[in-house]
Amino acid sequence: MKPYVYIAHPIPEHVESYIAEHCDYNIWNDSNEKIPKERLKEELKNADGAMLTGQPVDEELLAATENLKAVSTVSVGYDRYDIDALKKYNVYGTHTPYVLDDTVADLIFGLILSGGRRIAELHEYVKAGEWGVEPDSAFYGYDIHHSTLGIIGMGRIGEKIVQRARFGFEMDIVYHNRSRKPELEETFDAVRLELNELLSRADFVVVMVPLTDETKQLIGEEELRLMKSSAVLINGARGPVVDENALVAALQEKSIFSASLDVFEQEPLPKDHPLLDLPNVTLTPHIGSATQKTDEEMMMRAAVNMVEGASGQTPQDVIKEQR
Ligand SMILES: NC(=O)c1ccc[n+]([C@@H]2O[C@H](COP(=O)([O-])OP(=O)(O)OC[C@H]3O[C@@H](n4cnc5c(N)ncnc54)[C@H](O)[C@@H]3O)[C@@H](O)[C@H]2O)c1
Ligand SMILES: O=C(O)[C@H](O)CO
Repeated sequence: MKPYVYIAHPIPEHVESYIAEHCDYNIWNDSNEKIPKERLKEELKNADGAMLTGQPVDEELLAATENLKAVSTVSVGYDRYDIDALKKYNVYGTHTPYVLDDTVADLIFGLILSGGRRIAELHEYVKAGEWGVEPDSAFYGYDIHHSTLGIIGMGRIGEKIVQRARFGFEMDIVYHNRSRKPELEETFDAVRLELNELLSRADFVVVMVPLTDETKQLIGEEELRLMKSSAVLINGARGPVVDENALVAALQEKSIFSASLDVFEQEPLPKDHPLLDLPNVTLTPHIGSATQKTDEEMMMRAAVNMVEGASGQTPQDVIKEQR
């Protein structure tokens, strides 16, 4: 008998065909509405595996399952998993590392460029028909090349950003990470610093840590105050890693030059959010991995993880806390 799995969001046809070869399955096919939690609990009651993304996997959900062996998210970040609950119910949590690294690093570079050279701000200016006879200095930004890039969270994606920064833009690299990375230091002439020192030295500060109890609000009022008034903050990680109120205040006071954000405390960003009134921001709707090619690779990788787990194997991308 094939294992039974439930997929809580639409998936591409070829991914569905792969799942159909190995499992009996059902899918929530409505791309405009998330599956309600009560319905999800019912659907997972007899499932051996599940693919669900952007929804909490917590004690309440897991307690409602009888056979579940693996949950699979189509994302590398897995902050929606209650890891203690996964362990308690003997359910593997999986994610999709590696396949999105270059795509996310590309976007982060776009955010760096936009933040330094005011691309989003001046795009709005031109589109509003305001381009007149102002002096060149009205459009000055800051150079990216030969400046200092600080990465907070030097993991898989951080390394791809550094590659672009060092070899493309000849930037100096400083980083803050749990562990030292001697090979990376050698390859990219990178220097590991304490967080506060990185914040005061870097021209561009990229936040790329996972969201955990430890990293929640890692960048708050005090940390922002350490940054140069010419510095740009780029958050490509998760919204709650940065204290958004403190960031808005810093941008209003111009104690930092600008911020480029792909992630927010609340997504979608509320229509009355104060960030929307600021000129010195570049805002994107959580699109780090959003190319069709990468999205499909992530979907496939997540499907393989789910099928492996539902079939009683150890999935290839079990989260590190369960390895
Ligand atoms: N914007 C997007 O669309 C998008 C896309 C992909 C990933 N992300 C986010 O980026 C995160 C990083 O992805 P990754 O694949 O590079 O992960 P990774 O695990 O390879 O790297 C994270 C790094 O952060 C370090 N770290 C963790 N906690 C730390 C702390 N308290 N202080 C200092 N360093 C710490 C780890 O040691 C690791 O080196 C994901 O967890 C996800 O939340 C966002
Ligand atoms: O973590 C990830 O993979 C991205 O943020 C998409 O959710």
